[in-house]
Amino acid sequence: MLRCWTNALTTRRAAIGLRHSSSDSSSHFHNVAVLGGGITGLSTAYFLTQALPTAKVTIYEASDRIGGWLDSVRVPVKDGTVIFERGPRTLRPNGNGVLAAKLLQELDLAKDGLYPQLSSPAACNRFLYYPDHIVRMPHPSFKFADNLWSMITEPVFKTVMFGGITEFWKPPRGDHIEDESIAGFFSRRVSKEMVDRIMSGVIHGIYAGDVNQLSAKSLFPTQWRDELEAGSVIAGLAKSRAEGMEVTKREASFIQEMKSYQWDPLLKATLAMSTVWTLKDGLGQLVDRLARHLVKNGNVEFKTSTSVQSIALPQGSDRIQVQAQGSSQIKEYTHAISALSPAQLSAAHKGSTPLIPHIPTVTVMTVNLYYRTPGLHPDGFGYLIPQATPFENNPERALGVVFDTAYSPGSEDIDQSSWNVVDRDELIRQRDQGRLINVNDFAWYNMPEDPIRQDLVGKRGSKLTVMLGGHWWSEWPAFPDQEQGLALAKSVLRRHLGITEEPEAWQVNLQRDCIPQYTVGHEKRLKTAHSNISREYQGKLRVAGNWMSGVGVNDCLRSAWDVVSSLKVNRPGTGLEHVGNEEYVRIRRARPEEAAKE
Ligand SMILES: C=Cc1c2[nH]c(c1C)Cc1[nH]c(c(CCC(=O)O)c1C)Cc1[nH]c(c(C)c1CCC(=O)O)Cc1[nH]c(c(C)c1C=C)C2
Repeated sequence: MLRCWTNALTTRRAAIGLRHSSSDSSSHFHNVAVLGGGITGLSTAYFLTQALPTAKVTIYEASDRIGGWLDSVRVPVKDGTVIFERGPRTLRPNGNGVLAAKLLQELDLAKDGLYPQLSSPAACNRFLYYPDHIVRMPHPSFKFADNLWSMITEPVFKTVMFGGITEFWKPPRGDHIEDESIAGFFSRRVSKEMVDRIMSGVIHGIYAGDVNQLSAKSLFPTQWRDELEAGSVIAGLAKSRAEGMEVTKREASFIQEMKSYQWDPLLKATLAMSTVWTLKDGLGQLVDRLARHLVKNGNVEFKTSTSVQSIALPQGSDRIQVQAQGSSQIKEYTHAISALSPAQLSAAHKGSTPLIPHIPTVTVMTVNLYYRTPGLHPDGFGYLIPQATPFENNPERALGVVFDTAYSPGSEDIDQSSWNVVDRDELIRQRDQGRLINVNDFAWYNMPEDPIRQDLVGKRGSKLTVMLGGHWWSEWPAFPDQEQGLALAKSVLRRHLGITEEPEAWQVNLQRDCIPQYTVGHEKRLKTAHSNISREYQGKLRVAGNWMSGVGVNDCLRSAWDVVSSLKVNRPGTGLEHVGNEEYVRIRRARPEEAAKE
């Protein structure tokens, strides 16, 4: 969808008078090259146009489509169409998610949003597959007795209660330890069984990575600090409950800045009670709208199908040079912001030593499947497969399965007979007062118009995504092809969920090197990257993306926001200047209901 659209860019660009020629930096203080047209690059350009409205921005994207792995496709099925997501499918509204919410509001997308509620099965029912069956994770909304029974009887929870309670008395690590794997840290603090059976599954669902290699210091910074400063993770947790959460000063001022933003009260109320959100045409709609918005801005130029061959800051010059692959022309910019991967950026920097130390990545295969029969999976978000699940129960090396049906409404959800409030006038009155419209498991922002859906079919079947690979496939000599990928996914679903039906529609996507791995020593590597970039580029090159402070879409938006904020005030930096250098303060966080009222 996006590819077709970007092909039309050239025509549109001509129509609205965007220039292709070399930039005249003298008339603009800021003439910025944004390297990479994924969500990080696009949001960087967007925030730049807001922070520095006269800046000229050029986006370089190697591919003929923009958006990176945020990629939604509408596929035909027998009685309509359904959305398949190749990459991320939902976003959380909390934390860095506030920036995506800002985009929702400013790009007029809120009315196209789907908002599963905190009370919905998608929020409450999360599962693990261990050792040979699906187990529902305990949740505060379930009966205490049910949670307790599951904790006592399910092998997946063996040692969790005892390990958790005794964590308080376990001695803290020696302060000479600079970093440790997640497995090492939590095995010491809680138990090895908990790591192998639970934590490794959760880590699969976020990083598709190996708990034995990923860094506790980088990925669990609060717990890492609490162990030394409060004596245990539990003591740290208790202290933050009593005295407020410890956050970096940078974070505290970001929260303050976001609080003072003029929020649409209805959107705020809706998001405060939502677990995640997505859009009616999938998350690809966000990049599509962002790109369309940028195209309309006369100061933004897109260079698609244009990969960056080299970047350089010649001695004595205050202009950074960018040369595109296959072009003899060198373009000059006041600044460049790289949204490329560390490997791509290091390749473009033609120095004798790598600009950024090697940061490993993993490749994930996502297989989307749509079945005619409804209810083929349990009601809930999906399940994760931990490393301890015996090989014979997961020879395909799947990481988990997402139940896509759960987070977007089907025809039964828009059927008014199942709503808790059916008086339309009352709903409109509530909406006009900026109140949340919550009639079942979903909130409807777009009332009084008809509720919206992703899947436009008469009666919806079952939609799932099987996630395969990640660190498991790092040692494999070759990745499976489409046919093999489909066979692997079907085999997982047959064994785990008993699905034998043939899918009505499917799609196999190999996302190469999509998730950077923050392995032990990651912080040190980022510090090296910071000193190399600042030495070689004197503040003219800055970096953003999923390899520095979180791998999610929300984290990409945040790194884009941070890099633009520092450029706006002309603070020297690289985008990595804060790494290992933070000061902390305690703040009290509002609960969701309070936040909605605030
Ligand atoms: C599509 C593959 C991805 C895997 N991890 C990520 C992606 C994009 C990044 C990611 N996933 C989650 C988070 C936590 C924060 C959040 O936004 O919720 C991050 C940073 C959680 C998550 N995991 C899965 C889903 C559907 C979500 C919600 C966000 C999203 O849509 O990605 C399922 C899942 N993701 C991956 C695997 C292996 C997996 C398995 C069921 C890898």
